[in-house]
Amino acid sequence: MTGRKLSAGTRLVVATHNKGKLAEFRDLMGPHGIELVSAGELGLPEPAEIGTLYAENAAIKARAATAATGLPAVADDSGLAIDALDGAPGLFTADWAGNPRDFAAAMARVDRELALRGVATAGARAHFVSALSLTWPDGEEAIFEGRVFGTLAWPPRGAQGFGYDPMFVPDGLALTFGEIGPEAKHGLPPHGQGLSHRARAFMRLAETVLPPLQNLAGKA
Ligand SMILES: O=P(O)(O)OP(=O)(O)OP(=O)(O)OC[C@H]1O[C@@H](n2cnc3c(O)ncnc32)[C@H](O)[C@@H]1O
Ligand SMILES: [Mg+2]
Repeated sequence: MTGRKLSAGTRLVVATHNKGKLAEFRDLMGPHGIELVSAGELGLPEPAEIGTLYAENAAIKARAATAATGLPAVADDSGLAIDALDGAPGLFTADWAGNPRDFAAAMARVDRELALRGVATAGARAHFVSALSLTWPDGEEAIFEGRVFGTLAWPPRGAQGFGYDPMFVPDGLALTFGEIGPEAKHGLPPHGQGLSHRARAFMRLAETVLPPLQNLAGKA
């Protein structure tokens, strides 16, 4: 890393078409004074996610947004890895929801695949991974990763969050990501603990490339 930072007031493209992720990015970035615009809002095409690592797919999405707009971009590539399924769905977590996306069906497939292996879904070990790629118009790039470990719940519980949130219980809690709400899922210190995979990756990104929060209050 070069120590380069995004400055307050910078326009940053969030290279996602996922509204749940976008809402989390707005919560996470908002306090830093970065102006966010999403790839979905700009009508940018979705690039093919052909990488073999989360970090590669995140970079593919961020690079495409920077190339199309001339602006710095951030993208998330994420997934749910289930130990008893040898890490599946992993990079294919979105694909398991089909097209158009149906996460009730995706979660039912997780339950079916575990049953085929004689494993109870409730209590099965799993973790979420998030890779965040940040790209600058001159080609500089940075990658940040975060993960959260936990167990699966069955049947799914809770209507908050998105994707597979209703079937994931982070270690240390008894509630699913669908039940705990945004502040508990990805709120940052001092109010939250940066629990989710995306919040953890974001904390690394913030330390490295965002301006310190106190500078925004006019104290610096
Ligand atoms: O590629 P973009 O446009 O960002 O949006 P996407 O939904 O296709 O996102 P991914 O390719 O990164 O696929 C990640 C999948 O993992 C799921 N996922 C990722 N983070 C999650 C979270 O915090 N809670 C629940 N599900 C999550 C999500 O719903 C997707 O199905
Ligand atoms: Mg995707």
